[in-house]
Amino acid sequence: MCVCAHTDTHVHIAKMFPLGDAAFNKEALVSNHDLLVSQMKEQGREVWDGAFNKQALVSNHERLARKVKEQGRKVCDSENFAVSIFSNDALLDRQVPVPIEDLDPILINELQVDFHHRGRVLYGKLCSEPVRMASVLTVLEDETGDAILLSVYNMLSEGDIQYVHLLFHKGLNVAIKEPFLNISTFGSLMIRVDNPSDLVHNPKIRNAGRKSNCGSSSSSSPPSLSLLSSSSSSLSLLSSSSSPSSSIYSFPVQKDLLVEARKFRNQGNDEFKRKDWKQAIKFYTEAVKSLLPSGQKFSSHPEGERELVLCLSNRAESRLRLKHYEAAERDARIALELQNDHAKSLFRRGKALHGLHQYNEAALCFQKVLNTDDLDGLSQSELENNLKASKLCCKQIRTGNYNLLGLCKALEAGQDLMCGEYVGPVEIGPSKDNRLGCGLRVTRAVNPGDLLIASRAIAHAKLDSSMLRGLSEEERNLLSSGSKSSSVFSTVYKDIATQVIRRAASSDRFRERIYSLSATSIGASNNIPPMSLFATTDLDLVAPGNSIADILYKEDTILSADKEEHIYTLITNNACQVAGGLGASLWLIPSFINHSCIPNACWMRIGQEILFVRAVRHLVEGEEVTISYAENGALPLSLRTSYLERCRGFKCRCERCDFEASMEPFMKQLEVKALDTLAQMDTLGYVEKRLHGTAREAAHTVAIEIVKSLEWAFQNISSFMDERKKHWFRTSFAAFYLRLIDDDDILRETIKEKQLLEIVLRAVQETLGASEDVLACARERVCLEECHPSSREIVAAMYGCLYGKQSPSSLKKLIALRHSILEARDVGAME
Ligand SMILES: C[S@@+](CC[C@H](N)C(=O)[O-])C[C@H]1O[C@@H](n2cnc3c(N)ncnc32)[C@H](O)[C@@H]1O
Repeated sequence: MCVCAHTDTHVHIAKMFPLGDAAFNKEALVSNHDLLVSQMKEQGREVWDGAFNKQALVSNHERLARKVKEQGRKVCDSENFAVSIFSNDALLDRQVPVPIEDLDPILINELQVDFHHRGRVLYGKLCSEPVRMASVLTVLEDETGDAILLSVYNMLSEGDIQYVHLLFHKGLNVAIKEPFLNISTFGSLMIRVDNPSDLVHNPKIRNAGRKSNCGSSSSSSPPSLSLLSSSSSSLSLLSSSSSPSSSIYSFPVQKDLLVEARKFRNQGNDEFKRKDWKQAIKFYTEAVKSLLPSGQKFSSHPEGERELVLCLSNRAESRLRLKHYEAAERDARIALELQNDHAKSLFRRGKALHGLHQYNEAALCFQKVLNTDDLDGLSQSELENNLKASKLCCKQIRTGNYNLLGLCKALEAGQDLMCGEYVGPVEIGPSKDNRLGCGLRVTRAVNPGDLLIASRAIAHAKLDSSMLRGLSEEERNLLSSGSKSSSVFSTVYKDIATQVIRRAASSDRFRERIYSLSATSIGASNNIPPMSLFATTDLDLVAPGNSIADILYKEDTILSADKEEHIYTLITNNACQVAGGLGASLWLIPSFINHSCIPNACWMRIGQEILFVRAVRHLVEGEEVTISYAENGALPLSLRTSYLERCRGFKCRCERCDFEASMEPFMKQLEVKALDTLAQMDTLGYVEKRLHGTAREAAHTVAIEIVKSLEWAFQNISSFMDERKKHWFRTSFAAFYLRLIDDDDILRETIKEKQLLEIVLRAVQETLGASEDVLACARERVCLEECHPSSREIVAAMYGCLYGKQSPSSLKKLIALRHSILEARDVGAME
């Protein structure tokens, strides 16, 4: 039966349940219902259409909640609650053993009255606070924005009753297995759940992982994460109108258990002081467990709640130290549900939210602590700094404007880098090269220099310099070549894997995100993770199972050896080598960008954590974003190939590589010649710039020789190439040119005559868009007066792509600072 044709059902049901025959609070229920009816009439709509009107349902539901509260009545005590008069034993016994993944999604407006929708599942979000009556009553919204009353019966466990507000908090994502649509006693449509285990909290978003079949956005897909966002719940926690929680959350605890809990908490505190955060978490978890042993009843103890707040709050701090932001936020959030003005929990929740890129909510937390009289020992200036940082990040992600010079200076000074996570007009989709699996594409047209992403690494590691001592010659060579197979370097990946595995164990949400990365050496998977999987508003929800105990002493998931191995593989596939090849960092969304030797975007890294991706060309809507993984893309095929194979484990198949491969062995000869020349010049001491007299002249002769050879080659073979290919060809030797022309008067003359610098720079611009490394080499030359103005224009355009819009004075300072940072990186790599 379709909802639009409910008039008959209405009459039928009205006979069964005369309007106003409300079981618990006739007055409140009737007046709510009357209001709904009059609202619908005012809107000139059929009453039954209005049954799905979210606004009307929520406001009615809230009125009901207020009325119940005003009357000051305890809605139901645990006995009545457990033995609901509506309980339907036959339904209660009915289990839905089918895993949720095997059920077909259904929407509210597809439900039929008095019908069990076997094989179906309804995904949605709770959009009102629950009211405890004979059942738990709340309002559910589906992905289309339709809403409906939801009534959950038979919440049998003591803990569940006490924590109804946690289990059914506004914003919670739920799925209802095999939903049953019913008419309530006051005549409204409602979904009736008799077996609480049919209501799945925080369901896994289908199609999110790489292993599932995903990519479809058909109406049968579950709701997007934006719909399921729990930001409203986070705000409700902070609103000053939230009622003192003790009446709802006071829970029973025995005195001796309280003593035991304190003992565990103190042990946790000792481990915390020793900076063993992992061990501290274990003790705090033990403390929580002793306060809430499952399945037993205890007499009430007022200090129990306070103790639980401290344990959870301390556990949140330990998790913050490990950067397990999801789990830290979850702990602090539950602590705040218990005591909404607990300063340390607010502070910790703020820090966790900041780590989860929810800067606005983080700022609200810090502000709320600052507004209180008692800071509970927290430092005012630390709070103010945190507030400032969150506000700054809010501004950055709203405007896309970042003070790059300030960030680079902070890096130099070893300070924290205040940089908000920005996701611009991009989404994950299938790569245009179907061999590569996923790629990132733009959702609208963009211009050169437009910011696409500003991202913080989720994990990074670097080789300890002590490890470099005593290495064999062979290992040193492997390491300096950035090889993935270097056993020393593999410690960097292992370090990253340890960080990622621990965080993945502590959070279901983070685990899903990590598993969405590709672990295959060539992206064979066609599964495309939705961008909503990375929505920052989506918090780890507090109800992974059906029992409140699960929520409160949820222990980290133990990942199997296979899963750990899988994570290690995907790290080696996605982490970028940084810090002069001695370290690596893993970013999330940027991991979906494929490599190209003719990229249309570039990245600029600040330290090991911050990454900016900007367009280097005009991109049309839907165009795939590519970058050059190679630090220096201005090298010939064989050097690029060996870098990508060694450091990233794949062979590039872009057009430029194919073209150069077709030019073998000619290209190879030139390359060998160029490399030999550089080696000769190195022997002569040319590169160190310490040549004088005849030695200097000899070096010049060699340098001029190779420049001449290259030029001869271009003239003789480029006639059959189109313009693009000519640029690619010259770019492959640009690094040689730039080294040769650096600081050499005679070469300068040769080059000036031919305006070779401009030609080389133009080729690089056409091929790579922009390259910081190439610009660093050309910088000195370009600054010289005699440099052709068009060379300077090319350089300025490239800097515009790399750094976005900058004022002339900050650009000048930024270039100088970046140059010294890059030099230090190279020196660091050589040491
Ligand atoms: C960071 S991921 C890029 C996203 C990946 N395609 C996916 O499906 O998630 C890097 C992996 O993509 C593949 N890849 C990226 N660019 C490539 C290219 N130009 N040629 C061949 N493989 C490439 C390689 O397997 C590489 O290890």
